[in-house]
Amino acid sequence: MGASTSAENPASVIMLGLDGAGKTTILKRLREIENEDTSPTIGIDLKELEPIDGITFHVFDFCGLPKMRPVWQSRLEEMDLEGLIYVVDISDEGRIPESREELLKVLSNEKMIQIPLLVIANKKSQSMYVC
Ligand SMILES: Nc1nc2c(ncn2[C@@H]2O[C@H](COP(=O)(O)OP(=O)(O)OP(=O)(O)O)[C@@H](O)[C@H]2O)c(=O)[nH]1
Ligand SMILES: [Mg+2]
Repeated sequence: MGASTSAENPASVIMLGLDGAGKTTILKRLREIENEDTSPTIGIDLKELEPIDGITFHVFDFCGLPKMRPVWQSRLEEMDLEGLIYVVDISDEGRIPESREELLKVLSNEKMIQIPLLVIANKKSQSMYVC
């Protein structure tokens, strides 16, 4: 975390993943919003999280549709980022190669070398816990 981040000086985190992966739903849970329907994100949505250890987080929730993915790259270039959260819908096995490819494109950006990455395997079904 950058030394300059604080309640007044927020840390910016970007949330990426394919359309429908569950980015906005996770963000709602982090903001303790329950039982509210989620619509596909149009463009980019900025949400502020309650401070954690004195640090306020600004989370940029992107639309995951193919037509918006070039925008991920251009915005990455402009932003002063503290972290990347990448969400994968692991219930949709057919789209995992597409998701992997998009993540690799993001990580191939030189800027991302220094940026902490959290990958969330989302939509894990109940039955998958039984082994
Ligand atoms: N079963 C299940 N459904 C989920 C889960 N997380 C999200 N969903 C559903 O998946 C759908 C898409 O979720 P969103 O949070 O809108 O997905 P998104 O990644 O923000 O999608 P875009 O904004 O289009 O890029 C919604 O109908 C959610 O209710 C999960 O953990 N389990
Ligand atoms: Mg969304």
